[in-house]
Amino acid sequence: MPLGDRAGDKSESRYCGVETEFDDDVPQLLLSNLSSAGFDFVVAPLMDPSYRPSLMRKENGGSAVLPFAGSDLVLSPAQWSSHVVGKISSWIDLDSEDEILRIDSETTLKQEIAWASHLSLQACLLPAPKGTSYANYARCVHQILQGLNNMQLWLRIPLVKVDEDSTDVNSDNLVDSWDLWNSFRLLCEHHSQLSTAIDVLSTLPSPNALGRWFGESCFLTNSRGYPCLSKRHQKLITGLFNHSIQVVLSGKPLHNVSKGSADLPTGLNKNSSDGAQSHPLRCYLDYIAFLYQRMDPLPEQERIELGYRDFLQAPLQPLMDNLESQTYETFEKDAVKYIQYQRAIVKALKDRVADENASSITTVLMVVGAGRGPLVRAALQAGEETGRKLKVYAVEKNPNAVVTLHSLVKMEGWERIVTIISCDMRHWDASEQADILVSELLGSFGDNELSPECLDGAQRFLKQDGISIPSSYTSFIQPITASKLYNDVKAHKDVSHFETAYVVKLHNVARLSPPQPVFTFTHPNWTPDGSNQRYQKLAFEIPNDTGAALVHGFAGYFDATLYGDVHLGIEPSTATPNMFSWFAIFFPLRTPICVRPGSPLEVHFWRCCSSHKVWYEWCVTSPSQSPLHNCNGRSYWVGL
Ligand SMILES: C[S@@+](CC[C@H](N)C(=O)[O-])C[C@H]1O[C@@H](n2cnc3c(N)ncnc32)[C@H](O)[C@@H]1O
Repeated sequence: MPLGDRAGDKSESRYCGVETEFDDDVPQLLLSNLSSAGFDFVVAPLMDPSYRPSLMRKENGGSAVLPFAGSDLVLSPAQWSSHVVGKISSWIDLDSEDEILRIDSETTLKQEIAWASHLSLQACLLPAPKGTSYANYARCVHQILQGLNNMQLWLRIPLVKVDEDSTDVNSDNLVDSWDLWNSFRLLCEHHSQLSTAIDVLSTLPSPNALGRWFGESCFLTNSRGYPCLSKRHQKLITGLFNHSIQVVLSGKPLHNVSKGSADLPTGLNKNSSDGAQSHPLRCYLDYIAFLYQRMDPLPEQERIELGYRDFLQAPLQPLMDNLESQTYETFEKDAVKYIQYQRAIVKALKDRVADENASSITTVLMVVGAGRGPLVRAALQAGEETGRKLKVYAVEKNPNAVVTLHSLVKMEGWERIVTIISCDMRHWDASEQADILVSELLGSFGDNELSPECLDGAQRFLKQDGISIPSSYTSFIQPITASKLYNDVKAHKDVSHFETAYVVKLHNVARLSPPQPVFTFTHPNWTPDGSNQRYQKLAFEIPNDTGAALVHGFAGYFDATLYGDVHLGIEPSTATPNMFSWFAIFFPLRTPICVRPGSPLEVHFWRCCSSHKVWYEWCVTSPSQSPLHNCNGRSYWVGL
């Protein structure tokens, strides 16, 4: 029974599990934990914990076929796969000095995983590595992953962080949990079926250290649940709910809460039916359900965009390709974008024509890249708002959009004010010069849809003192941990996908350091031979309390100054609220780079141009060296 209804949330985090002891009566185990107690699944050992292959072999006179588990027939396949997560025996220690234990562990791990696959379980929980050495454990898991069906493996990791400057004498024995997870998955080559189950303990690492986990696909185990968690724990749990994690409660109850958990507001019990309190962890489940239900519903726009979260898309190429009708329709729904443009045009018109000249001077305004006409409408509304007279040209190179433009102009009765030019702005031979040039040729990374090249071509017909809206735009990047994106790129099994930029609604990512500006373009640009090639070297610092972090690539954004103080953009610290026309861009790295506080991440970005294409190249030179990505635009480029 899910934790509750939260408008718009269809993620896995609605389901809550419970860790149980071994019970060879599995139907009874489900009955006592699911139906009557309200959990959605159990994390249960699949084998008797006293089982040891070496002992069985002795008892069986060396027989290889061992009765290590009960029958699969006790549950239906659907029950096995929906309600049981296999808990791999916690005694296994694949890096033990004791050879018998080590070999027993390896055999058991393989047998249990094979059995869980046979049962079609969705996942198995692997015990945390025992010490600081886990190479053999990782090697076996890696081996298993090579032949695994769809089952996921969740490596249990206790959530601890060792401070870099810790003076704790015992800290030598402690391993930072994120470091442990990171090196284990590196050994397993970032396999997409290996993720982590974090054991949340009573003390928590710093917020920055915790932030690193948001870039993982993770699963949460709460080993010491309290009916009321600290504010930081609550924030962590709700933050993780937002990243589709699942909670599993485990451990012994520490509270003797009578029926109807006292700390909860009335009506928030997950299941108020009789017998609900019979489960010893019931009050903790109610508390988790309370935290879940208390979260704000997803805003309407977030709900629409759920399907796009962490989904890689090829960036648009509006210059080389002709956009489709539905793409224009999506643009046109973004009222905020056009409100910003209208505000900018209003300011420009007022600066251009003084109030006393409003009725005598006509401003020539050209919308270049007019699409189906929303900026033409914004311009005419700005004219009306300011009482300024306008003559408008709508220049568009997509003949299909021009058809719509014509019918719009006719329908609105704009024929005397608006002239439609079906032409590439770089080649139009204009009969007069513009006072104001309005365009929206911006990509998620600002210049990546070739606004600089198009506007350089168009400024021939802008008066020397004319205004360009936008007047400038800047791209930004920041390093991110993004396991899912990295794995999705890797799944293509070629270099070219690692040398391509993707448009993506970033969700399960950890942003490791604030974004920094990369390239700026200003319009009009009257400098002779003003080149649009750019090079930028940046150094990012990882905050001290984050600990080590893995960089899978860079998130890219833009901010544009339309006119004066009117701006529009997606750089997170200044992003235009409620504007949804642009997702971020993602530049992957072929090999993830581990960065530690105190050693900056040095990154280089180039914007390169030739006669027929523009492309980016990028690399990292510190703390370690990456290859140069996308040399000569061999994998990804934008056509001129
Ligand atoms: C991002 S869309 C914006 C469309 C419209 N202004 C809007 O806001 O819905 C960019 C438009 O510019 C057009 N475009 C791109 N490069 C152009 C060029 N060189 N000359 C004329 N139109 C161009 C594209 O066909 C597309 O319709």
